[in-house]
Amino acid sequence: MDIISSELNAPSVFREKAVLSPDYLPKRLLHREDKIRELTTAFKEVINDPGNTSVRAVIWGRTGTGKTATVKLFGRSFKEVVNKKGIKVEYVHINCHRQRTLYLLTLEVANTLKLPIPVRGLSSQEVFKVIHDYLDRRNIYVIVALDEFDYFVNTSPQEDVYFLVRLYDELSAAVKRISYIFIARDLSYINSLDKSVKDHILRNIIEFKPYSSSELYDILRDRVTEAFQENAVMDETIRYIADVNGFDKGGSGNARLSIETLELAGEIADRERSPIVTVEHAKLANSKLNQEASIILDEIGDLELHNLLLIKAVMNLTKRYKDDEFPMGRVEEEYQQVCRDLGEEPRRHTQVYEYVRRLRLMGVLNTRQSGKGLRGRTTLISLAFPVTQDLEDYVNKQIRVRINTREE
Ligand SMILES: Nc1ncnc2c1ncn2[C@@H]1O[C@H](COP(=O)(O)OP(=O)(O)OP(=O)(O)O)[C@@H](O)[C@H]1O
Repeated sequence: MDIISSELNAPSVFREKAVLSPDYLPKRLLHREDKIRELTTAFKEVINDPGNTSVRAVIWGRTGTGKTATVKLFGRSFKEVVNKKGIKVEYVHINCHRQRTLYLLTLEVANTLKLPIPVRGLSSQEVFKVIHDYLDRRNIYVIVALDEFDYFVNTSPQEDVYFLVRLYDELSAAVKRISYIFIARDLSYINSLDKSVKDHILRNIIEFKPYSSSELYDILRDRVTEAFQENAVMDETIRYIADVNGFDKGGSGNARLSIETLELAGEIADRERSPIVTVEHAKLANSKLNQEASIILDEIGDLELHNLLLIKAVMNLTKRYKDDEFPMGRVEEEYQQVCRDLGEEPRRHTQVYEYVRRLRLMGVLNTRQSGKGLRGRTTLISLAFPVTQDLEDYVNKQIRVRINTREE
C-alpha cells in the first residue's frame, strides 16, 4: 500500500517526540531550581537527624506550573544523593486522583516499595502499620509525595485525612520514617480542614507561580533542542507560543499547554510536508488547542456537581448576553436558577465564592475587580475559553452523569 509506506517514510521535523509527552521528565527544570533548593532545605532534617521528625512540605500552584515534575525530580535526586551518604531513602509518588481513597493510596505505597503485604482483609491503618514495621526492620526512610492532595482532602472522610497527616499520633513509632510532600492546585481545601490537622500539613509552604513568557521561552527552547531536528523550529515560533501562554501577557502560564502547542505545531508542519515549524503552524495549533479548550475539558471532567452548575451558569450568561464578563451577583442568580431547574439546592454565597476562586486557579474562569461602579466594587467573572457547542454538550453530560449516579 504505497499511501502507508510514503507516509511512514515521509521526513519529519521531530527527532525524539517522546520528549514532548506530559510524563517525560527532563534532566533540568529551568526556573524551578530555587524550588528544588527550598525542598532540599526542608528535607535536610532527614539527613541531619534521621527519624526524629516527619518532614512536611506543601507545593501549590496553578495547573501546568511544574509542581509534579519538580517534586519528582527532587525526589529522585534527593534519594540518590542521600543514599550515597549511607542513609536509605525511598521516594514514592502517589496521584491522589488515581489512588483516591486512603486504602488505594496505602496499597500504592506498599506496591511502589515492593513490600510483600498480605493484603487480604487488612484495614488501611493496619497496612500502614505493616509498612512502617517493614521500614523499621530495614532502616529505610520514605518521602511520600501526594499529588493532587486537594482532591483527596475534598473527597475523603476527614478521619482518613487525619490518619494520614497525623500518622505519628496514630502509630506509636519511636522512629519517624515517613515524610510528606503535599501537592495541590490551591490551599482552599486544606485551609478548610480543622486546625489540628491543618497544622500538620501547612509547613514549608512553596508556591509555584504561573510561568512568564520569557520563562516559557527558555523551557520550550530546551524541549525543542531535545525533541526536534536541528533548526526545524523557527525562533519566532517559540517566541509566539511563549508569548500567547505567558502569564505576564495574559496567558495561563501553563507549561503543559505550551508544550502541547509546540507538539501540535510540529505535527501540522509534518502533515504539510514542511521541514520547518513556522509561526503559522503554531497559530493553528494554538487556536485548535484553545478552541477545544482540551486542558479545560480535562479539568472539567474531574469537577464536583456544583462547580459544573456554576460553569453552566456562566456559559448561559455568555450565550444570552453576547457579553463575556458578569458581576458576581448576576452569576449567582443564574447559578441559583440553574440549580432550581435541576431540583438542586443552591449552595450559599461563601461556598459559591470558593468555587469561583478554585475555578479561577484552574484556569476555567477569569476574574477581575470592577472599577468603582454603581454598587461599589464587584468581582467580574468570565469564562477562560469560548463557549462551543461541544463544550456545552460536554458540561451538560457531566452534570447529568453526576446527578444520575447520585440517584442510583
Ligand atoms: N521548568 C520546567 N522545565 C521543563 N519542563 C517543565 C517545567 N515546568 C513544567 N514542565 C513540563 O510541563 C508539563 C506540566 O508540568 P507538571 O505536570 O509538573 O505541572 P503541574 O503543576 O504538576 O500541573 P498539574 O497541577 O496540572 O498536575 C510537564 O510536561 C513538565 O515536564
